[in-house]
Amino acid sequence: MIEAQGLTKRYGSKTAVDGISFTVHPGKVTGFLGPNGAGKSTTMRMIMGLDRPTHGTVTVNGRPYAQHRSPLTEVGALLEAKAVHTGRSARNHLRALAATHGIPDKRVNEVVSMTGLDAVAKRRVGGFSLGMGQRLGIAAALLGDPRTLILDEPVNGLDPEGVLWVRNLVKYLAAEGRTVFLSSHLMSEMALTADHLVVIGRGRIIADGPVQDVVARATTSTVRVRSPHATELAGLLAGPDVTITAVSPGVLDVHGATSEAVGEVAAAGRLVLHELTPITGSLEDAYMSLTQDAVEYHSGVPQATAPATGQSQPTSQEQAK
Ligand SMILES: Nc1ncnc2c1ncn2[C@@H]1O[C@H](COP(=O)(O)OP(=O)(O)OP(=O)(O)O)[C@@H](O)[C@H]1O
Repeated sequence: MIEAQGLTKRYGSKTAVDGISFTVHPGKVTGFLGPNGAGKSTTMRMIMGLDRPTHGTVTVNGRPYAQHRSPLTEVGALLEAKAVHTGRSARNHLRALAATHGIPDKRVNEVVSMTGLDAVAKRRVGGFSLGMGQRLGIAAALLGDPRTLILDEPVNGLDPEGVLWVRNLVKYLAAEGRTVFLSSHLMSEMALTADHLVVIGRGRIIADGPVQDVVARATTSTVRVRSPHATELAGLLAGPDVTITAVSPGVLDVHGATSEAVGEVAAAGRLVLHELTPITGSLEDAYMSLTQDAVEYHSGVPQATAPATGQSQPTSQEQAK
C-alpha cells in the first residue's frame, strides 16, 4: 500500500507537487495519469525516497521507503530504464543488484525468464534497444519479489507484444495481492490495464476513483438508435432533459435517456428498432475533459475534425477484464 498525505514538492519557485493525498491499495492496478509536467515522476521519486518532500509524507507498506530494512523486497520501481552500467551484461547487472541486497542468484535467473530476456542476458546493456532496456528495468524492479511495484511509463518503447506482456504481468501481480502503481500517457492501454485511477494536473489531484467511475463522471453517455421510424421515435422521446441528434437518415443519438428508457418508449409506441446501443465516453475522452485546464504544454497542431470518440460498450475486451 502507498499512502500520501499532503505531499508537496517545490523546486525553487516551482511547485511540482502541491499537497496531494491519495492511497494506492493492494490487489489492484492503479494508473497514475496527468499531462507532461503534472508531477507524476516527482511523486514517484518521493515515494522511492529519491526526492525529499517539501511538506507532507508518503509511506510504502506503512513506512517511508528509507526506513525499510530490506527495501527491494518491499518496493520495486522502474523509474529510469536506462540507469544501468552500460558495459555490463544484463545478467551481471541484475547479479550485482541482487548481491548488494542479499538476493540469491537463482532469483536473477527467474526474473530474466519472466521478462523474456533469456536470449539477450549475456549481451552488454549498452547495446540494448529501448524496449529491451524497459524489460531489464522491470526485471530489476521484480528482483526482490516486492509487495509493491512502481512503474513510470513501463510500456514506453515496447512493441505490441511487449505492451501486452506488461499488461498481463501487472494484472497478474495485482491479482496476487500486490500493490501496482503505474504511469502512462497511453489512454487506450491504461483503460485495458488499470482498475483504479489517480489523475493529477499542475501538481494537484483532479480525479481519484475506479476507472469506470472516473470515465462516467467526466463524459456524457449517449444511446445510438436506428429505426425506420426515427422521426416518430424522436417525437416520442422529446422532453426537457433529452437531446436528440439526427446522425444520418434513420439514426439518432439520444442524450439524457438510458437505452432501457429508449427501448421502452419505442415498444410502447410499437416502433421497430434495428439498433439500440449505449455509447459511453472513452478514457481518452474523460482524460481530455478532466485535464483541459491543467495542460501546461499545448501543441499548436490544429485538431482533426474527428467524429465522436466514444466507444460502444461493453467491448469483448472489457468483458474479458
Ligand atoms: N529537479 C528539478 N528541478 C526543477 N524542476 C523540476 C525538477 N524535476 C521536475 N521539475 C519540474 O516539476 C514539474 C513536474 O515534473 P515531473 O517530471 O514530475 O512531471 P511528470 O508528470 O512526470 O511529466 P512527464 O509526463 O512529462 O514525465 C515540471 O514542471 C518539471 O519541470
